[in-house]
Amino acid sequence: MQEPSWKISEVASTKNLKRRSISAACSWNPGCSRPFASKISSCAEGDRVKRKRVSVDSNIALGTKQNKLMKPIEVKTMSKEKKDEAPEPIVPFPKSLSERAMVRTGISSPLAVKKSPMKVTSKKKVVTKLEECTSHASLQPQSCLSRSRAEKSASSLYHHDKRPTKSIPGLQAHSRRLNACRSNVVYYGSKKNNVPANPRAKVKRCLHIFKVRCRNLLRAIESGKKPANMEDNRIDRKVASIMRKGKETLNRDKPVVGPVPGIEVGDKYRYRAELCILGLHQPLQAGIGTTVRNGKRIATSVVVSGGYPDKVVNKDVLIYSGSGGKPTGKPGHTKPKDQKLEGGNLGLKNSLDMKIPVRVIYGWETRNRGKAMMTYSYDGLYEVENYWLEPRTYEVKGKPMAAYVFKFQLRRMKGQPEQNWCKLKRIQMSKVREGLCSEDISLGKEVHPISVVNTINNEKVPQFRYIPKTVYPSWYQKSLPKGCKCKSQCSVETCSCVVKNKGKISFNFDGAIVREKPLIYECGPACGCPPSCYNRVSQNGIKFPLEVFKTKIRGWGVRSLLSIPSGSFVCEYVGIGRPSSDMGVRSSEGVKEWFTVDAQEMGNVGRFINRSCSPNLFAQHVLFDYDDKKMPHIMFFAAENIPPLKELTYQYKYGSVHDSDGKEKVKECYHGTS
Ligand SMILES: C[S@@+](CC[C@H](N)C(=O)[O-])C[C@H]1O[C@@H](n2cnc3c(N)ncnc32)[C@H](O)[C@@H]1O
Repeated sequence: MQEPSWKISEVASTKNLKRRSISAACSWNPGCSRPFASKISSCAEGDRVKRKRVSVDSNIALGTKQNKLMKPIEVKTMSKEKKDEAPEPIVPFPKSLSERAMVRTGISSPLAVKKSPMKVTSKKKVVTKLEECTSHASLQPQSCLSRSRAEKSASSLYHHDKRPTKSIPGLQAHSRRLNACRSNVVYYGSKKNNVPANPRAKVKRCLHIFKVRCRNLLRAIESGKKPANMEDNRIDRKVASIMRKGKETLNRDKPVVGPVPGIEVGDKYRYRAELCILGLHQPLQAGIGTTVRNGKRIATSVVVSGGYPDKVVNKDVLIYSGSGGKPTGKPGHTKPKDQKLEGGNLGLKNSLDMKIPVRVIYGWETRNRGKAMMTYSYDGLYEVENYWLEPRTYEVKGKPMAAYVFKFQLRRMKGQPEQNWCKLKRIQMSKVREGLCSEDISLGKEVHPISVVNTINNEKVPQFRYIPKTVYPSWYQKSLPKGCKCKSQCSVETCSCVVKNKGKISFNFDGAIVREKPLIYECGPACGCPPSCYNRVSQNGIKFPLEVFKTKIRGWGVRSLLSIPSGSFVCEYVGIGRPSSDMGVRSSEGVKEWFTVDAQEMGNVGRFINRSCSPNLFAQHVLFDYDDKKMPHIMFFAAENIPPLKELTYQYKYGSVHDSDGKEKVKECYHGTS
């Protein structure tokens, strides 16, 4: 296996490398699957140090206090837990935020679907008599259709399970510990006011605040404390307005023209309000975002979400309809009006004249168990190439009525990353998958095949034995947990597993984690509840079509061929469960023995997941089939909505390691580019 592309810049002296440094080594590289020998050779000093670094480096330590990311189950934590084990008052099982928000806020798709697609015949100004106009507008952008189709087909390609995996923004991120995990973004600049200097980290932080505030507001409303000044139940909009007032939004004062720092092509969002708080698209409702430059109104962004008959000609060309003129049905506005060259329309025209790029965001409707939900995806920068007037027919009280509308032709600018949906389409269309090394590295051991792809070089995936579950030494006696006696779905009122979880079920009805905890007890084989119980999630295995792929600079990595909604279970970190003493790691702080998961010789797809300072996964300890806090399962969950083909990463927590001069050591980490 190749040497790592980064190295520890200095090796601490034996004297200075105390317990902290062991954990730091561990946390830097918990899942490394490099052979021991290569690690030993990479260590410069002290045999003892080498052994420690090597052994811990190679594995995820389950019981080390220092390995904070893994939320170790150490003695202190355990004893605390025991004290806390007296059940808290049982609270009603909450639905997911999104679900409740959907019900309460009435967020439904603005996409009214009409099937006949509009034909754009001319790019020049069209001067057609109104009565000649017969074109019927399509309200569903074709791109949206092809996009969702591409994803669906990818899903069918990989026999994607139909189990719902709806995104749950706003819930799973909110426990204190998860906050800690997520806020582990690297502070490249000043840590003043806790504001990260890295633009990507700023974006993540802003979205995180949004989610936390949504949840808090929802709680307040549920307990009858709806803010007096809140007229409707649009929690997302209310939170966006609170954040604007509290100056917690990004790029609000000076709207950004061109790329928004920290936002990448393919980023996905659930709410328009999220686009607004990030400054990706400022208006909450209007399709065209504008600002003023040199005294002229220019367009900064457009949202294509079906409100107007826009048309996607191909992956680079979009015909965008101007705004206004629609009959609203309100007094004085019952008939369609000709659009005027003002507001957003004027902005787009001026952007053409001034050659100013416009951000394009696509929104499309997806359905989950019959419920409508929107997904927005940033598609990149476009240039306005042309505009013209065109008649459009509206149906008013059953009668066709026509008015002129503006059409703007936008072309995607060159030099931007290819959109993921296009890549997916290409993958799906091609008979032979480019760079395919293995169709299923799990050799049928996982429900969904795990392909291996290398389009970078000729390297093959390293030799290891694929195991879907962690194996433990033969002498190790697993103790079965006491199961609940529920006959149907577990409920907070009656289930003894819920009591173990301190009165709360950590998952929502869609199988997304809503509460990160030091340890989650799922119902297990000893429980009376059915396999469909909401408290059985990560034990059901991988649900997404994962793929191992060769990255440019981080060796092999893992990605999904489908979007992963925030909070979804992704995979377990599997390997050989070894007592830490076997690994040359001494117990500390009264811990007699704990287990580490060694994925070097045997493991699953989890062994290929790389680290990032801005991860999109987090690790959660889970117990269900045995009752030993020293060796919980390490389960990865999505910390955010993850677009297809985006590399999956988690944070190998880097504790503070100091050199002999007491200076904190810094290690290079490559992320951002695959
Ligand atoms: C758990 S393995 C991940 C799979 C690994 N990339 C491979 O090719 O097998 C951890 C190793 O990947 C590499 N790695 C992981 N994240 C990295 C990052 N952000 N930058 C550079 N190297 C990284 C390091 O060599 C590390 O020891």
